[in-house]
Amino acid sequence: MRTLQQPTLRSGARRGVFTPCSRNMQRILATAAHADIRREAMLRVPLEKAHTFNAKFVPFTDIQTSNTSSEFYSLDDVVYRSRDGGLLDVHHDMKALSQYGPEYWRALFDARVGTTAWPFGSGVWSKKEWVLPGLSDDDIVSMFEGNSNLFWAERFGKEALGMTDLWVKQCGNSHTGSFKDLGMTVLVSQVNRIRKLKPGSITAVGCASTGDTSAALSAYCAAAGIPSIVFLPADKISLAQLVQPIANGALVLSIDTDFDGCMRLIKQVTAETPIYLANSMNSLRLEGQKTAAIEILQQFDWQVPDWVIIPGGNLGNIYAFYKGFKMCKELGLVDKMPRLVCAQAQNANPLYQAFHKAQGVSQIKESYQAVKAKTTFASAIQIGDPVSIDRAIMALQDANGIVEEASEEELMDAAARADRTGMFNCPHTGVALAALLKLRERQIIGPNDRTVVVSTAHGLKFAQSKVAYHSKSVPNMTCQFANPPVQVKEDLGAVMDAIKAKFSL
Ligand SMILES: Cc1ncc(COP(=O)(O)O)c(C=O)c1O
Ligand SMILES: N[C@@H](CCOP(=O)(O)O)C(=O)O
Repeated sequence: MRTLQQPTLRSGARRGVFTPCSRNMQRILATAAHADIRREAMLRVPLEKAHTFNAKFVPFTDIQTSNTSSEFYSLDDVVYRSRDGGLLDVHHDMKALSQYGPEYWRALFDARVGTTAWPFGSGVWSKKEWVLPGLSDDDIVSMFEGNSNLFWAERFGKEALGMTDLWVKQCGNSHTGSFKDLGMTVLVSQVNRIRKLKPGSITAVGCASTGDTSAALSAYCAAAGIPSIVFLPADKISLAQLVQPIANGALVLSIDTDFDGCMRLIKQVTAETPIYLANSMNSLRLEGQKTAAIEILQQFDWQVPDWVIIPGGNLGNIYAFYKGFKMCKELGLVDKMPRLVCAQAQNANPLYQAFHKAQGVSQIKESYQAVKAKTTFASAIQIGDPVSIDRAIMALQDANGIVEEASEEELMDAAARADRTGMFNCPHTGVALAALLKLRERQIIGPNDRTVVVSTAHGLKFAQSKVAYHSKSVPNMTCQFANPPVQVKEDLGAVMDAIKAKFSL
């Protein structure tokens, strides 16, 4: 049987220096890779059956009800809502994709891992046919995002949870330090295309943000030379997050409200101006984010984990993961879905409240109500009126899902405890880890269940809260895993005393 060939030529390698491939070389390699894919496809699919892959916006209600209404939009249209005001979804021609068979897709995706060929070295664009198949490679704005490591949490699993098969998907190990890069490469690439196709149609790209979306938006726009605008809730995001869009040259509006207030404003502004909406209400973002789920399957050699735990705020990501897993199942790459857990901070928990009230996911929609989110260390998920609530409900209902919550102390303790086993978690990952601790305690998750916790941001973005925890300066919190630095004079005796005290020498 023929195997897919991976291009091996890397520019600079022959000269003995390390340089990334030039754009030109990357294009040559990409063309070679494309040619391979086309040749392979021809071998496998009778010509008369061959389809062109394509994708379009359809009303999300069509996805929910498996109906096909006549309403659809080109991805080149500037549109965020369906005629009845509902959400949209990017719909792929699944029939065309299914012509190629699961082995073809598995081999193709696997062959692209680690390549420098433009744009397939990106974990997102390595799945281009499933993301934005109609986009020209020249329009792609990518930092070779994705392909994040899956950390085997061996010590934390064993010591804290009695688990053998616990993994943390490190989506925060990324260009701007969060999973948002996965979605933003797709959205900004599509904007890049639209601006070329229809000059003057998009002046700038804007978002409301709790810090990570704005960082990703401003970086990708800066790389493409596209102006960006970010609406931030004043004094509610970390310093590291605030400085990112400032450094990348975005127009930064620090607004005296919370995230939900910023979201209301950006919706109005993008409805009335040629400013394009970059929040996950825009379903283009979710096409990129869903590739993290496909990557998890790939990293397990296409074995499906039992559980995937995802921190939830605006609730786009839980649906994105669901969609990634679902596409793999529908196209036969795997034979089942993992169970999904959405983990919320107790101080911003509208979905958890509905789940608790409805005692499960089946009646969750009827019990749902937006809330006023309170301050939480998990500041990026301090959201009370999530835009993607309908998407999240569908994902949880179809994936036999669960919603769990974590108090401030629980999330900070869980993050700190896991840090002691080699991680460096953001508070949102702490929410997911705390949810796991509770689900293990109640024996809902078993000791040998293969479980993936999705780490959504890099801990370094949240150094301030870690410093507060480790210096035990958080009011009403014991900070049981704090490890404060020991102040010592420049004196050998004092240094020896500190070491002896620690190691009982
Ligand atoms: C670090 C981090 N974790 C989790 C989330 C939650 O993702 P979503 O809003 O898609 O639910 C966000 C953003 O909302 C985030 O920035
Ligand atoms: N945590 C997000 C909140 C906005 O979510 P989005 O996915 O809708 O952009 C952020 O970092 O801003």
